[in-house]
Amino acid sequence: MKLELLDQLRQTNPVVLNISNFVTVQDVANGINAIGASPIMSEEIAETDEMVAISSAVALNLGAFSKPQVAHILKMGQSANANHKPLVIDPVAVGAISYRKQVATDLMKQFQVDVIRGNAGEIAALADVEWQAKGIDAGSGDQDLVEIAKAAAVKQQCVVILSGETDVITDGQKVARVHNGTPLFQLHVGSGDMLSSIVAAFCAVSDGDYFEAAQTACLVFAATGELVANQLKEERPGTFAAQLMDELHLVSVADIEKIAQFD
Ligand SMILES: Nc1ncnc2c1ncn2[C@@H]1O[C@H](COP(=O)(O)OP(=O)(O)OP(=O)(O)O)[C@@H](O)[C@H]1O
Ligand SMILES: Cc1ncsc1CCO
Ligand SMILES: [Mg+2]
Repeated sequence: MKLELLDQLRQTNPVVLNISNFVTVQDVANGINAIGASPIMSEEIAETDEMVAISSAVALNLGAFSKPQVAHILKMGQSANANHKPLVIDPVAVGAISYRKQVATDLMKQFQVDVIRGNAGEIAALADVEWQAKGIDAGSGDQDLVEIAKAAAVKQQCVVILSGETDVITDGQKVARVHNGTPLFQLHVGSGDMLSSIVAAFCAVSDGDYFEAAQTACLVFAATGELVANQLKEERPGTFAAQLMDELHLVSVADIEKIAQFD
């Protein structure tokens, strides 16, 4: 865990390039901005190389793509590799829709991702583990989450984040777990998308240690949500979302250290 990365991120203000989904794009842009990085979104394949060149990390969200967008995602992943920019992918709903799993796995044969961030249903699908995913949600299953995450990391040769009540972060060998968080995240669609792009922002200042960047991003995001939840008397998804944005901007390393729970 390297919480100093949060201060480095704010000092550097790295540009994070995203292909987002149309559902959560605004949250993702503001989440990146609030924590101290600089978001830019793209929908035009012709600008890909120039976009990647000015960026310090790339996040590809597979939340709602059309065929032309798959070509764009492919080009951006390949350009990120060619330009040595860290590459994060969020394989939304690959556990529920077989077409999506096919597209995601085909894409990952054609570029090398550095970090995959998904919930249990998504990571289990990529690991070919039996699981009942439910739409964009994690769903249910009884296999061990650490083993699922490790299997996906070995398969794709990258760092995997399996997020949920406990976030599991692994490179296939080393494993870290973040126990912070709040169930309120599940009441705000796009919490996961925000996390994936914030992971990219931490990768941008990580000097190539994406396992450490992924752990730190998970701790910062989950602990920030927990700090907000601690201030709310009842479940208020709208208030939570607004205050999460505030707290991503205000939270300090010291605030996080006070409540951090990881191993
Ligand atoms: N039950 C829970 N308790 C605590 N924290 C949680 C819980 N569920 C999710 N989180 C936290 O919510 C954040 C988003 O992760 P989640 O696994 O919900 O993503 P997701 O399913 O892809 O979400 P989305 O559908 O919004 O994209 C992470 O920081 C995770 O730690
Ligand atoms: C609800 C939804 N549908 C496709 S993407 C998305 C947002 C969560 O990623
Ligand atoms: Mg998601």
